[in-house]
Amino acid sequence: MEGGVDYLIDERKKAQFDVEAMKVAWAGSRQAFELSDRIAKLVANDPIFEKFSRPMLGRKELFKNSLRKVAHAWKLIIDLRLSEEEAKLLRHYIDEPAYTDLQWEMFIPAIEGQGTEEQKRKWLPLARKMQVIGSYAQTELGHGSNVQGLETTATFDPQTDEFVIHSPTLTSSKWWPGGTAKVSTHAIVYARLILDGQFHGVHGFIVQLRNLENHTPLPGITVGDIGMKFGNGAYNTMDNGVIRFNHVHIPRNQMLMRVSQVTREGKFVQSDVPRQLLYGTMVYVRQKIVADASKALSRAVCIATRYSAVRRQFGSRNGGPEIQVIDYKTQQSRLFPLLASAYAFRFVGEWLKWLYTDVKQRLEANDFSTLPEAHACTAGLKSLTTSATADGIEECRKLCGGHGYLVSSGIPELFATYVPACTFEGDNVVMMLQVARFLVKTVSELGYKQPVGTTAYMRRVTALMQSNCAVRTAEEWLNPGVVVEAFEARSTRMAVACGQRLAKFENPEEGFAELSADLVEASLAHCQVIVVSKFVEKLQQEIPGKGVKRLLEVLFYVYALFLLHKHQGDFLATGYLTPKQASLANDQLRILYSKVRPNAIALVDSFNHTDHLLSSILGRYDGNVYPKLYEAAFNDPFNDSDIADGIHQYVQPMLRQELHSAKL
Ligand SMILES: CCCCCCCC/C=C\CCCCCCCCCC(=O)SCCNC(=O)CCNC(=O)[C@H](O)C(C)(C)COP(=O)(O)OP(=O)(O)OC[C@H]1O[C@@H](n2cnc3c(N)ncnc32)[C@H](O)[C@@H]1OP(=O)(O)O
Ligand SMILES: Cc1cc2nc3c(=O)[nH]c(=O)nc-3n(C[C@H](O)[C@H](O)[C@H](O)COP(=O)(O)OP(=O)(O)OC[C@H]3O[C@@H](n4cnc5c(N)ncnc54)[C@H](O)[C@@H]3O)c2cc1C
Repeated sequence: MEGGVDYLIDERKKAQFDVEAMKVAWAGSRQAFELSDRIAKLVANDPIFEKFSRPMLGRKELFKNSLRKVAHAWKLIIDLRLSEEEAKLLRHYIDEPAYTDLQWEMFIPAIEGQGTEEQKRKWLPLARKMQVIGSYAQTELGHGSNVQGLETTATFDPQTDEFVIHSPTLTSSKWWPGGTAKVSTHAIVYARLILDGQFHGVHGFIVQLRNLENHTPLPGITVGDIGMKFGNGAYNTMDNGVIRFNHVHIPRNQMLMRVSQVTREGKFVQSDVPRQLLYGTMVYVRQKIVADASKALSRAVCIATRYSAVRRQFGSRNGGPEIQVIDYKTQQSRLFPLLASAYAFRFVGEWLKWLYTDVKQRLEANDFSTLPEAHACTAGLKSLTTSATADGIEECRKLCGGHGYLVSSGIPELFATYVPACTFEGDNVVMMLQVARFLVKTVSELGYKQPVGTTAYMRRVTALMQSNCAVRTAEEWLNPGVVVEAFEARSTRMAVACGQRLAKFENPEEGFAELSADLVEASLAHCQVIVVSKFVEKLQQEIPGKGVKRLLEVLFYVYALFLLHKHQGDFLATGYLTPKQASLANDQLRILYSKVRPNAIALVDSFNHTDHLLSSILGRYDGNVYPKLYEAAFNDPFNDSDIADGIHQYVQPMLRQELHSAKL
């Protein structure tokens, strides 16, 4: 058999649910589906957005090509009068990190969240029309996670009514801001505010970096690219920059002043707005990153699933075909939990978007009560989903065997582009430690304050600590209440145990540092409660389409019981489960895999990914893998000639034993 076309045709016939309806369930609504389908096709059919050749380009060519794509996209946005939502989808489907990510996802949101009404009136129209291009310059060479440790200074000069932005040390050089090295005209620079010699915390300042006429850096500003990053194409389309400021003057009204103000006289005024709002842009982007995780994981899973149905190894009987690798139980036990995770992350991402929208409305009305929970949820779910997605993409590479390592599989570039999400916008461990602070506080207040929101389950602390799981058969695991209760009990017990151990330390900060590894595990357990519960809530809604809800239920159990199996040490150590019950959960998992199996291809088709987005020969919709792999190999510019450059110079002299006289 040359290709896998027939295999995928057969696989699609096996589906036990309405794929078109599942596409709508995945997209969130029919309208969302139609919108993203239209934009995906617009990108896929436009040759300027071609991306197969990306990994072969040198850095300068790669970058220039990326600038061309952005300019073309902007032209489309104007010519086709695309809405902001459509424009965001366009960026998603172009699938190339670029300075516009920072413009739209950080620069503009930072001004929206931290600027005064006057600042918003001035800067937002300019930014939305791309008349200024902004980036987000927070991280420095010496500090990223520790925002309060930033060293750049913004000193008020009452003589001129200006701030003087300065980089006093090498380590204070801004380092990493995307879009900054070559493109952005402005940046939100985070710096230590100094008034009359006194430090007043870290704040954001709008600083012009380049001349708007000729694009040269302004006096006092040294700016450049920080160098090649992991992977060839991948994140190297982005110009992550280094900036040094040498006493750069900016007007006083370019400090973002919603949270605190500096008066003409140089007095510091702290408003009622909590200082944490300075971190608001990060809450927004973390929520976006969670929504993006399901997109990235679903791409890798789609490739690995289609290829697993095409690929055959071993087991031929009487000259018949060999076994499709997707039929190996080991392949299923690695692949199907990732398939289920993609759906789980999709639904928790939907919920988090709702939570963020609610918090944003409250913040606009000066209600800050839900900010701590929003921070803990976005930080924790950002950490959980990006870690699982990065690991999942790498697992998908292995699931594709040797061919997964080829750039033409689409997986290496996806991995290289995705993996910094575990670090940027908050290192994943540092983020889990933020959840831990929130949990420790919640647990310490249990006696007199009712936990709310995502920790509301801890109201039942006594029951969750005392009663144990009642499951007696594998079948009894197929009950959402039973599953959720198991996760809640494990999380509560881990959090309470941490709280009890912390209480033994005289100095709480010392205790927190000493127990931090356990606290991270307890935080992960709590975040898993959120994902599992939000999946159940999704299932409680009306989900139209033949067999759609039933398949989503199967995926829910796969996701939850796989986690239970993976973390069974926690479930057993906390005493909620017996080894027998954990083993029954695993038995049920095997049964569930056989329910997923006939639907696997249809479930990944439901992501509605175009071949352009996947950019993968192994994941082609038509399954025509082998002929296309063969064709791509001979289309590689390296195969232009049978005799590669350097063969005559370096190989032939060796073959002829003439190296002594060769010119090397
Ligand atoms: C195409 C790429 C493919 C990848 C996929 C991604 C695509 C995503 C889709 C769209 C988005 C595109 C975006 C563009 C790409 C992103 C590029 C990345 C940009 C960056 O990385 S910007 C830099 C980000 N930097 C960080 O995240 C730094 C992390 N550090 C911190 O957040 C904080 O410093 C800290 C939380 C670790 C500690 O802060 P500190 O001041 O020391 O505070 P504490 O004393 O610990 O806490 C004080 C108090 O405040 C609370 N708090 C902390 N943070 C927040 C917050 N954000 N909101 C609300 N409250 C907060 C904290 O809990 C404490 O509360 P308490 O006193 O305990 O009650
Ligand atoms: C591709 C990419 C794009 C980026 N874009 C931008 C941008 O546009 N703008 C911008 O400002 N920044 C940007 N960044 C920077 C990014 O936000 C930081 O790298 C990130 O916040 C992590 O901070 P760090 O580098 O200081 O890591 P560090 O904090 O130095 O982390 C190093 C190690 O120390 C551990 N660690 C640190 N603190 C603690 C602690 N308290 N307890 C336990 N362990 C700890 C971490 O877990 C990690 O293992 C980008 C980074 C990348 C990779």
